[in-house]
Amino acid sequence: AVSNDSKIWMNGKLVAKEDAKISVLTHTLHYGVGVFEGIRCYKTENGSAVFRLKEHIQRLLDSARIFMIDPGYSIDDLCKATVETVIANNLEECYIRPIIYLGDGGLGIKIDEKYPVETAIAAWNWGAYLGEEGLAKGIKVCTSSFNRFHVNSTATRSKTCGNYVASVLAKREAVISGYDEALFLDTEGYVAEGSGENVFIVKNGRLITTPMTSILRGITRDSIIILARDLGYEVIEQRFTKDDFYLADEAFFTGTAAEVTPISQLDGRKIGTGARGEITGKLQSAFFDIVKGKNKKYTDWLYPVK
Ligand SMILES: Cc1[nH+]cc(COP(=O)(O)O)c(CN[C@@H](CCC(=O)O)C(=O)O)c1O
Repeated sequence: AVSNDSKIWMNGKLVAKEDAKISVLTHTLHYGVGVFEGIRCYKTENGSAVFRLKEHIQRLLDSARIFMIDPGYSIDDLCKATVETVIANNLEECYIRPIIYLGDGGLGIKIDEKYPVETAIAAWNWGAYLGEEGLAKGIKVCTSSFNRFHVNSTATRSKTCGNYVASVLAKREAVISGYDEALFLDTEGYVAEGSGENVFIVKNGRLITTPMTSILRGITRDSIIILARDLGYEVIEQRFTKDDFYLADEAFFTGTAAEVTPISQLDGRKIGTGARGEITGKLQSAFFDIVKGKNKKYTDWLYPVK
């Protein structure tokens, strides 16, 4: 959680956490029209670096643009603000949460151009999202009774606050039933993604992942596709079903928070041997080498904190 002595960047100023308060009349609190990012900063041999910061800030601004919200900051402004926030909190490694939201300027479903657009950035230590054991041994997943949205049900390419109501419902349903994570199918029944992650399966040495249908265009998903192909694996973006998943040799989630988390079971079926798969293990350690600056080939993915 965010420590009490944390500094939060708000509209250009770093404020103490106890002063980072908003009105109960904040439009986004009522209607969920706000956009956010999840970004990670890692310790490397040459100091701390934020993983694919520009791509994340670009997606944040794209998410805002979909809702015709302009925060009035450029990519560079927000990259600098992110670095400032990490430094102000003396965090060598951390999870970073920028959010752009509509403030207290009026309520109602019709968004008025006059509504104040606010931007805030928080940073805190967030370890293994699905647990260290999950990273090592894999997690148990269930197919959710909720669908990932149809592309016309909401803005599926935007990381929109309100979209996460469905993720919270799915995750709660999974955890109450004794699972670690939920898997969304899309409205046609094909595998979409996790409540907060993209998903890959491995079959006969080949990686398969959901194409850009109704899922979030994950930056970790993109990184793993590039990395896997660089390592000589075939990666195809092709829709697949939950019983394809049951028959997979391996499976894993990707996400900024989840990193590369193996999936050991889906709906009670062991995936492969029920342990972290061999290719999953290779990709996971290659990913961690990259974010920690040990693989010079991917240096341009690391945005230095200085
Ligand atoms: C629905 C969804 N799909 C895919 C991803 C992976 O995207 P990327 O991080 O760019 O590889 C995330 C990130 N989920 C964020 C929020 C997690 C949370 O609990 O909050 C995250 O991983 O930071 C999603 O929320």
